This record gives sequence, C-alpha cells and structure tokens, in this order.
Amino acid sequence: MAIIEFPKDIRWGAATAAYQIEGAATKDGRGLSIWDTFSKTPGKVLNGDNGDIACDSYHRYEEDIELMKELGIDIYRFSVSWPRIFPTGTGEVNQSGLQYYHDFVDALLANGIEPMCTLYHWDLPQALQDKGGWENRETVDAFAEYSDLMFKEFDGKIKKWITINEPWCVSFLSNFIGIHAPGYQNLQLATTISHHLLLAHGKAVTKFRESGLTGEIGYAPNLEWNEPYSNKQEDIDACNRGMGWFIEWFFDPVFKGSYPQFMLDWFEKKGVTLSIQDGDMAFIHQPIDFVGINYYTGSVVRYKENHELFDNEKVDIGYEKTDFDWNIYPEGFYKALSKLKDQYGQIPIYITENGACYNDGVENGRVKDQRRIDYLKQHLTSLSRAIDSGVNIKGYLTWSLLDNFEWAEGYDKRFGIIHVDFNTLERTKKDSYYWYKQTIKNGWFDM
Ligand SMILES: OC[C@H]1NNC[C@@H](O)[C@@H]1O
Repeated sequence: MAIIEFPKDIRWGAATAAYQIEGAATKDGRGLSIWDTFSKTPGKVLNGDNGDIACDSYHRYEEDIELMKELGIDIYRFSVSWPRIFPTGTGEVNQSGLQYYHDFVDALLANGIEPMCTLYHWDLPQALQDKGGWENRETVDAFAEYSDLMFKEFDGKIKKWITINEPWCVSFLSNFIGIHAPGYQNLQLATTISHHLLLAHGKAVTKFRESGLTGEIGYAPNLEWNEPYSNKQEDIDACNRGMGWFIEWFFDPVFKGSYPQFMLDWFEKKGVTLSIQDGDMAFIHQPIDFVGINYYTGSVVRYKENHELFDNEKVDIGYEKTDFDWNIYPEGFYKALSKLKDQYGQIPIYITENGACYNDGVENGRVKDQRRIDYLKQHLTSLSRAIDSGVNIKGYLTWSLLDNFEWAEGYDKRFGIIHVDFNTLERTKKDSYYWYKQTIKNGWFDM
C-alpha cells in the first residue's frame, strides 16, 4: 500500500455553519433569517425540516468542543448567525448574541483550537430580505457594518476571517436555480447578486484593513471540476463555461480586478448585464490573505446545443456516487487546485470544506462509514499531489464535524464524521472520526 504524507505544518480542522447546527432559533434575541422563513415554507425543504433545533449546538457546544479536542484538530471553522448579532440586520446590537459567540470562542481557545470564523454562511436577516436582500446595495453596507463590529469585538480572539461562504450558492443556486433561500429563478437577479456579494466581501476586507486589526481575511468560493467528454473544441468550450461559472466568475474579480470576458459575453447573449459602479472593482480586487476552497465533486461535460444555461450537459460515465448522488471525482480536486495555481498564483489556500454524504446509521453503538473513509483517502491523496506540485495549501478542514441541517435536503443527508440522532441529539463518533483522528496524529495515512 502507499503511504500518503503531509507537511508537518499543515492545519487539520473541521467545519460547520450556524443555521445548520446551532438551533435555538428564537433564543436570546436572535432575529429571523431567510432560512427560518424558507424552511417553513411548505415544499421548500425535504420532510418539512427546519433549523429550530438542528444539533442544538447553541446549548451543546462544550460537548462538541470536547469531541474536537479528542479528534486532535487545531482549527475549527464555524459561522456567525448575522441575525443573532443584528436581529434586524442593522441598527441595534443583540448583546446576548455577542456574548454567546464570546463564550464559544473562549471555549475553543481554552482547548487549543483556533477559531476560523465565517461571517456569512447564508442566514441573511429576514428584515434585510424584506428590503430586497442582496439585490439591494444597502445590504452590502449592512454586511460591512456587521463585519466591522465583529472584527473589533473579537480582535485578538479570532484571527482568521472568511467573509462570504460560496457566493455561487448564495447568488445562482438561490436566485436562479432557486432551490435555496430565498428561492427565486431569475438570471439577471442572480448575476446582480453575485456582484453585490463580491462587493460586500471587498467592503468587509476594507473595514478589516482600516481597523488595523491583527489576523487574516479571505473568502470561501465553492467549485466543481468539469472534464470535457471529448477533445472536440465544442466540448472543451462547454466545460469552460460550466467551470467559469464557479471559478473565473468569482476569482477573476478578486484576483485580476475584472469579470471574465467570455462569461460576460455569454451572459450578454442571455440578456444579462452587470451594473458596476465606479469604485466597485477596486473594493473587490484588493489583496486578501488566503482563499478557502470548498470542493465536493466533478463531472464529465459535453456540448449540447440550446441546453440549459451554458449549452452543455453532464454525462454519466459510471463514476461511483455518494448518497447525495454526487460523483466521487478526486482527480477533479487535484486538477481544480492546479488550475487555481496556474491562473491565480500562489495565494495561500485552506480547504475549508471537503467531505461526503453517506447516511450510515448507528448499529450497536458504532457507525461503519467505510465509504466516507474511502472518499477522504481519495481526496486527501489528490490534495497531497497538489501540495507536491507546488499548490500553496495551508490547511484541510473536513465538512462536516457533525451531521447537520443540509439545507433543502433537511436532515436526510448526512455529512458528519460524528453521527447525530436528531430525536435525542446524541452524538456518536463514526469510524471516519477515528480514521481522521489517526491521520491527524500521524500526519500521514496508508492508502
Ligand atoms: O452540501 C454540503 C455543504 N456544501 N457547502 C456548504 C455547506 O453549508 C453544505 O452543507
């Protein structure tokens, strides 16, 4: 068997997000988010699930931190519920909300675990959505105000900040494809929102730099790898459009200061225009300290005339799939990371999400999730290849620490290395937890 080894200084972690694990949706002054509204809209979330209780981590975070400590991670990515801090999005601050996150972050630090804080992981205050949400540029300024408060409030405690999680999901999945909150299906709206999200990211980074606070700041785009079905130019172009939606569209503005022309041209053909105001790109294009990459899957793609948004289609060539029916495509992880290095240089990268949905249950106190172990082995092997080929990887944080609320799929799709019984809220360490623990301890694993 092959030994896969990692640099001694790589950071090992795990990731979650507020609405997916906290629960306590109306506790201690929290305001409503768009996901409270969306999950309670009939037909939007499988089985009518919602985040009212979730993993109840709001009350159980000390137990969760004990599990993190035993796991041996040294960094933990979580998100702050914006409506816990500003119940109506701006204006009056909810001190109880701030206190909760101080208690939580203090407990992480006391256990030698570095907090990596995501400011926006999809739970927009409903009050802002009522005023147009991300389509309204006032929401951009509200995000900058919220970020500025968090930076100053947690100065010295939190030194790794992520502005926006997966702007592609917040814009296109949620406002064009429409399966996430707020659930619109309008390409112009989604494209406008994608620009406002990058602008919000840029304004938050500006606040962080102006504050002179210590620490690092970045954002966390998600990306999928598209492999051309053949070497025909039409298939290659179809692939590049599909990937351009995730990569160039969300990376070029930040790292090159402009949107990719081939994507602008394509959107223009679809009747979509971007209204960029003077100064917008300067905010977006300013230097960041790292980029978080969320990778799960890839597909083989070929040209199909007048099909969907990009005249392309995915071709199933028999890849194994997870219980979410996503292709298991570790080669795409290596290729995507290599593409980022080739196109954007040596920006430090944290893998801020990577993991798989497998719904193995508890049998006699054990969860035999060998398929998740295999997925992690395959993707960490690709990560090792990327590191060896010069990609500047700083850390790996698996998604997720806990089974949790998987958005439109509710509690039906499990990504955790720790099983959660959503009736009793009992946590059970899965086989993958023990495998990951050993891998972290050794700094290598046996393929
Ligand atoms: O679908 C799995 C994960 N993907 N990235 C964003 C997270 O919130 C999801 O749970």
